Amino acid sequence: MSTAAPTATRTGGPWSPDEFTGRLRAVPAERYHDRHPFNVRMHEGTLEPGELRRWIINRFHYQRHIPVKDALILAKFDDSSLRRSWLRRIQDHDGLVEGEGGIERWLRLGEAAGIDRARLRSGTEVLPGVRLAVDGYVNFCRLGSPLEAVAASLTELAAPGIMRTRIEAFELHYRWIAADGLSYFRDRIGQGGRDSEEALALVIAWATTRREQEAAVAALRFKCDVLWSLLDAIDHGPAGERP
Ligand SMILES: O=C(O)c1cc(C(=O)O)c2c(n1)C(=O)C(=O)c1cc(C(=O)O)[nH]c1-2
Repeated sequence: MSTAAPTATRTGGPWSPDEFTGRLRAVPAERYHDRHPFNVRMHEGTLEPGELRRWIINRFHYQRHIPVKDALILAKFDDSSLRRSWLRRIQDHDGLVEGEGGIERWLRLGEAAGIDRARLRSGTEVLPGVRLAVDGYVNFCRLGSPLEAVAASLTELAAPGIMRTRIEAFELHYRWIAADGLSYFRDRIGQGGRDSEEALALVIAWATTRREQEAAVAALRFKCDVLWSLLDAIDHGPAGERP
């Protein structure tokens, strides 16, 4: 983040807001985890029930760490209105009261798929590669600049689209999962769209030099790698078991 006037760097002057926006949007367009072979199989409807349960269990590890990384980002902001708007993300996941919020809805997704909440909460089946990918994302936001941490969340520019496809795929191919288990995905369409547009506006306002713009693009590429590694680990499965 810089309040200084744009300065030419070794790599050139800053991109225009339109060009910068285009470069940011191009990252998930090219590297988002919707292209990962495991996600492709999920949406084609060819995952075995055990594979889908493995995904739900391991993605829960990601879900429960999202409000933790958002709290780390929140702590970097020195502005009340910014903190207030970012706080909403934590509330979306944790709810305002017990029994609400995205984490609760993910627990219900687990139950709809035959995984009881104690099993999901225990975390005992979380794969090592998933732990590393999630740690990588949380630590990136802990240690990075506010600009990098907010830019990393911009994978969500692509999230509403993947949620819509996923709902259709689950309704068509995985009817053994009760329909009300899909409420997490339904709620995320609006939340992800709103969050990503808000984050995009912040990143465009804060990154005023080419160096900062490139750091934002790099943060977004890193986040795509996090999501990709997570699916690599899930696809590979537990030691000794190949899907
Ligand atoms: O299922 C998905 O494909 C998907 C992707 C992403 C994403 O792009 O990071 C998020 C989510 N879901 C999600 O549910 C969520 O709450 C979320 C928060 C964030 C973030 O980086 O702050 N990404 C995502």
